Formats: sequence, structure tokens, C-alpha cells
Amino acid sequence: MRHFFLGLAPPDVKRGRQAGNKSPLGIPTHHSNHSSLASLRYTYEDGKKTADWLLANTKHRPKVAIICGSGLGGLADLLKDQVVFEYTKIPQFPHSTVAGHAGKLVFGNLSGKPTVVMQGRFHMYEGYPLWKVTFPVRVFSLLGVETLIVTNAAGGLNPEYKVGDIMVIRDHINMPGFAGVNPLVGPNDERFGARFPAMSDAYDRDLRKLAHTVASEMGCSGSLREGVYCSLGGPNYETIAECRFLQRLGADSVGMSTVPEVIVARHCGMRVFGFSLITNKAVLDYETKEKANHAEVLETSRQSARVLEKLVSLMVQRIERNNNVA
Ligand SMILES: O=P(O)(O)O[C@@H]1C[C@H](O)[C@@H](CO)O1
Ligand code: HPA
Repeated sequence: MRHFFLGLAPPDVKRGRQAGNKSPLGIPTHHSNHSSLASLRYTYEDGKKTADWLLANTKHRPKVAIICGSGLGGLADLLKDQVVFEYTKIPQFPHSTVAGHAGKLVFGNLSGKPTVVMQGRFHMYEGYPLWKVTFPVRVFSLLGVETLIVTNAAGGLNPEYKVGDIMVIRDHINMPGFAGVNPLVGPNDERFGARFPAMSDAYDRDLRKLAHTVASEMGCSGSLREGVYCSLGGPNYETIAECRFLQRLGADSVGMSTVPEVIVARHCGMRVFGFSLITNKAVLDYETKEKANHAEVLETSRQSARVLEKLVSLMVQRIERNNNVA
């Protein structure tokens, strides 16, 4: 309050946000009309500020960004010549709150290519609105990133999938989007992208093909699948009825992330590729005693991470500048 009267209000308040309307995570708790809704999100200038801060603090100029799913942050360890930023130190960045998400942004060279890796992502169930969940993707775009690779831990709905399989994401079902929960809701800034972006080609066909080529060269094509990822809000795992419903909808894997990041990346013209690591089988049978749990998810990630890491690094080696695949 005192700061406010002295003209030293924090930036949130200066932009018309009221400190009293925020949860402890800085998330707005109520708003009265569309124009106040418009002010309750990061602007283009906010993204630019964070991107410029990062560019001023590292010499790396990444063309590829990778978002690591639960327990898959080991990918960042493959980067050479690392520059590491804790999320808590990056201006305006949200903070990681989930086990298996370290909360570090790692710049470096992966297979000789300048790359930035998010060791830990943000989820809606942590209490973050989707414009916060997806803020890093817009920052990546402002850094000059052309290709986004997303990874996640997911439950297998397809009865043929086994725990430890890797699923190339061919397409997604945005379940929260059916109810209007979408990171692009609100005023559209054309500097990021068009009001109505297409999503029918969200997952790049050439990169999907490349994944199969690389897997076959690695001798692991037997455990490489390709299918549809369905994103739910979480944090609870699905009921049996929900899993049966999603299976009938045509989903092969189910999780609690990824889709908002992909929508924002496509909105700003980035090329997207994604993997689900099948960490558990979705429960579809009322007679079973099996239950999904995060400890199992992390343990499967730990066991299968090396294959996924190798696959990603070999793919990055073959991604050429300006979106061509070697
Ligand atoms: O960040 P991802 O999507 O990999 O994490 C999955 C979904 C939940 O966050 C968590 C559930 O075990 O793992
Ligand atoms: N459901 C939702 N999210 C998940 C699962 C699951 O079974 N496994 C890992 N993340």
C-alpha cells in the first residue's frame, strides 16, 4: 500500500492489476470486465523484456527449444557449454512446483546445435492460468527459436502400448479447449500470430518421419509408436469411465500438459514436434487393483529416459536452420 502511494507500485499494479486480486502465485482471482481481463496477461513487451534479459546474459542464440516432461529433465545434461538459469532468477518467469520438474532453463549446444532446454514445465493444475503456463514459448519465439520439441509423461490408452514405449505425437485433443480454456483466449496480438490459427498441421510431418528414421537407425523402432495425445486439466488421474471415453474418442495417450504450449508455438509460427513417454497404462478395467501414481510415472521416466534423450539429440543433429530436415 505504502509503495502504491509513493508511486513505487510493482509493475503488476502499474499495468492496472490490483495486488489485492492476486493469489500467492500472482494469479488473478477475480476480474470485472473484458478490459481488466486484457490487462491480466503478459504483453508482447513483457515477453521481449524477458527475452532481452536472457540474450544479455548468454551468448547462445538457440534455434531449437525443448520442454522436458516429468522426470525427463536429464536431456539438459547432454548440452555442452551450458549456461543455466534458475526460473526463480529469470524476470517474470513462473516457478516450478512439481516433483520431477527442476525449474531450470539450460542454454547450450546439443549435437552441435544451439539449443535451450526447459528442465521443468508449468501446468494448469499448479494454479497457473494458461497465459502463464505458455509464457516461455513466447519468450523462445522472441529469442529466435524456430523449432519446439515437447516431451511428456503420459498414460497409455491404446491397448497395444506398453510401459516404456515412446509415442510420436501425430495430433492432439485439447479437452479443456472444448470448454473455452485455451491459451489464446483474450485479445490477440498480431505480432505473435493470427487470431484464428490452424491446428490441423500442428505436428510437423517431416520431423515425425525423421523420428521413425532415427529410431530405426538406433534399433528401437519396435518401441516407437505414433498416435493422438489427449490433454486434461489434472491434477487427479482419470476415472475408468473417463479412460474408456477418451479411448473411444481416438486418444492413444493421456496427460496433463503439452497442448497449450503447442497451440502457442503454432500461433507464433514455430515448427513443432512431440513425444509422449508411456509411463503407465491407463486403468480401463473395474476388476484391476492398479492405480496411476506419480512415483511410478517418475520411475518409468528414469528407466526409459536414456533412449528418449538419444532419440531427441540425434534428431536435433539433423534439424537444419530455417526448418529444413537433413
Ligand atoms: O509434465 P508432464 O506432462 O510430463 O507430467 C505428467 C502429467 C502430470 O504433471 C504428471 C502426472 O504424473 O506427469
Ligand atoms: N494420466 C494423466 N497424466 C499422466 C498419466 C496418466 O495416466 N501418466 C503420466 N501423466
